[in-house]
Amino acid sequence: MSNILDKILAEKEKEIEILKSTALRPIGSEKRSFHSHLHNTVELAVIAEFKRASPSKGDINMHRDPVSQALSYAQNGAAAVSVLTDQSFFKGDFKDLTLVKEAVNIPVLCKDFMIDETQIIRAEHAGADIILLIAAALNRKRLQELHQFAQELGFDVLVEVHNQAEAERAIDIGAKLIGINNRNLTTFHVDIAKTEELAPKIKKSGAYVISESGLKTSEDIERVKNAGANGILVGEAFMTADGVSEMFDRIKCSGKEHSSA
Ligand SMILES: O=C(O)c1ccccc1NCC(=O)[C@H](O)[C@H](O)COP(=O)(O)O
Repeated sequence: MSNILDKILAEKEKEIEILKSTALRPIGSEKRSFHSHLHNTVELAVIAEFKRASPSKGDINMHRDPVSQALSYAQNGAAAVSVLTDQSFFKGDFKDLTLVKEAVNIPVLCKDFMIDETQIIRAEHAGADIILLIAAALNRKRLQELHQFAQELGFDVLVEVHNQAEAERAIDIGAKLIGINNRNLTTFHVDIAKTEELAPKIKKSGAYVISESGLKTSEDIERVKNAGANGILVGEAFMTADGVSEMFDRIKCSGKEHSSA
């Protein structure tokens, strides 16, 4: 039986067929740099996500407006906003990303499942500054090709990994921004120990580490900070909170300052 990632990727193949028929061309737009934010701070960088629904949780919050949510993220000190653009599994939309980009002045991450150059071009047209490449969805050659393609367009590229082999592949292709997903995409089990396991090797390579998924409490944040994370990616905890400031306070107050990459 195929896992959720296989199902999502099968859907993406269909989207790509349609996208290819539109023959979108790169526009070479100026991008906002998340990498330089990381370079210039010792604070834990927060990528705050707009996430209506997910395969693991079903509907998370169908009532939030993407622009108000993103403005609230930016006002509370987020370093970047992530917008889920996949419709079939996350109830996201590229229109959300464009609206968010126009509303805030921080970098915007297109959170999707990219396996083809056309998707990167579409993300550029929508206004994305950062794209995500999931190592589990790509062989080494395609990971390298898409990474290079996106970098040449001026994107920051967050390469997501979940095990040692994927982390080595990300390091090997020269990824400078590596996300450790604490969520197993097959079982949906979340374990923050993933960040503790993989961060030391990634840090040694000189890449910045972003801990992704399942982060809710001050203890969670303290653990990933202590593991060396330079940033965190948080969706559900922000989308289900009455207001986002409490979570930002938790992040600011947790533990000691992390070490830079
Ligand atoms: O969230 C899921 O259920 C999911 C399932 C399959 C593939 C990806 C999935 N999530 C994408 C993400 O990476 C998260 O949205 C992101 O890390 C934020 O996680 P959280 O703070 O736990 O909402």
